[in-house]
Amino acid sequence: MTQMSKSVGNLFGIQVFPKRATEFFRRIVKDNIEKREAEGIVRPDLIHLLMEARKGKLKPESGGDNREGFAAVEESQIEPSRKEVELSDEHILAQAMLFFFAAFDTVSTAASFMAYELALNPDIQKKLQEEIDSVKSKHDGTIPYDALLSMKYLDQVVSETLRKWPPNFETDRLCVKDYLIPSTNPDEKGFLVKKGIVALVPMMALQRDPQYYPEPDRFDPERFNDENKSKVVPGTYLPFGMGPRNCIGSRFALLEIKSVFCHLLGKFDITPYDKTEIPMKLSSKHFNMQPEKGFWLRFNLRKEGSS
Ligand code: HEM
Repeated sequence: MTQMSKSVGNLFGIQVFPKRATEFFRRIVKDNIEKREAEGIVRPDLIHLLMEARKGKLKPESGGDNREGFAAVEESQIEPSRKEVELSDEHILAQAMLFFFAAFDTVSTAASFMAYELALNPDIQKKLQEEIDSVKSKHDGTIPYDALLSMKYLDQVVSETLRKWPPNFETDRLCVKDYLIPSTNPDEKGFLVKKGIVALVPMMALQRDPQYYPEPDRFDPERFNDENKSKVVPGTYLPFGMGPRNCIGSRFALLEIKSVFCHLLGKFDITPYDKTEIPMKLSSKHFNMQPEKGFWLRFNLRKEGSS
C-alpha cells in the first residue's frame, strides 16, 4: 500500500506531507543554515551534523551504551559508504523533516498504547509503579539515567507494548539483485525474489503470530523477562526494523518513553472509563496505528506511594 500510494501520489501530484508544512520546514531549515553559516553559530544538533557532513568533517562514531533495552536495535556493522555525496540544502531539509516525522508520531503512538494497556491491566501498572517508587526512593525522588536503564520491569512493559502495538506495523526493502531463498523441503523449489521487487516485512503480523507469541492478544510483559527474552525467535520481533536501515532513533525513543512513564506513573494512576473503547478497534483510515475512536483514559492523582 505504501509503495502503491507513493506512485499514485506522484501520478496525481499528491504530496506525502502537506505543502504548507513542507514550506514551513523549508523556511526554518534554510534560515537556520544561513544564520549559522553567517555568524559561525554551533549548536549540538542534527543540522550541525549535516552541515559538518557537507564539509566532509563528520567521522562515524563507534561504541555506545548497550543497556537501553531489549527492543533497541544493533547498529549496522556495515562500513559507512566512502562515496562522496553532495549534500544540498534540500537534502538537509529532507533529513530534518524525516527525523521530525519519524521521531514524533512513533513515540507518541507507542506511549499512548502503553497507557491504554496499563489502564486495562491494573496489576501490571501497580507492579511498574512499585519499581518506579523503589528506584525514586533510592535517589531522592529522582530517576538518574543509569537507574532508568536498570529498570527491568519497565523495559519488559515497553518491549511488550512495542510487540503488541508496533507504531510502524510494516517496513519494506527493494530487492537489488535476484535472490533465491532455498527451500527447506527437498521436494520443492526455492523461491526466487526478483530484482526490482519491493518486499514488505509485516512486523505487526509476525509479532502477533501465535506460533511465536502464544495468546498474542494478551498483554504480557513476562514474555520479556530474563528467562523468556532469550527464547524470542530471531526475526520475529522487529519494532525498530532490522539491518543497515534499522531505526536510528531506537535508543532515544526508548529513553523518552521510559522517562515519561516514570514521571506519569509516579504521580498518577491511569484508568479506563466509559468512553474507553474495549477491545480497541484500529482505524482503517490512517496509514499509522491509531484507534478508531481515539485514546480515552483517566489520570487520577495517586493517593499513596507517590513522590
Ligand atoms: C517508538 C518509537 C519508534 C519506532 C517504533 C520506530 C520505528 C522505526 C522503523 C520500523 C523504522 C524502519 C526500519 C527498517 O526498515 O528496518 C524506522 C526508521 C527510522 N527511524 Fe524510527 N522509530 C521510532 C522512533 C524514532 C526516533 C525517536 C527517531 C529519531 C530521533 C527515529 C528516526 C528514524 C529514522 C531517521 C529512520 C530511517 C532510517 C533509515 O532509513 O536509515 N525513529 N523507525
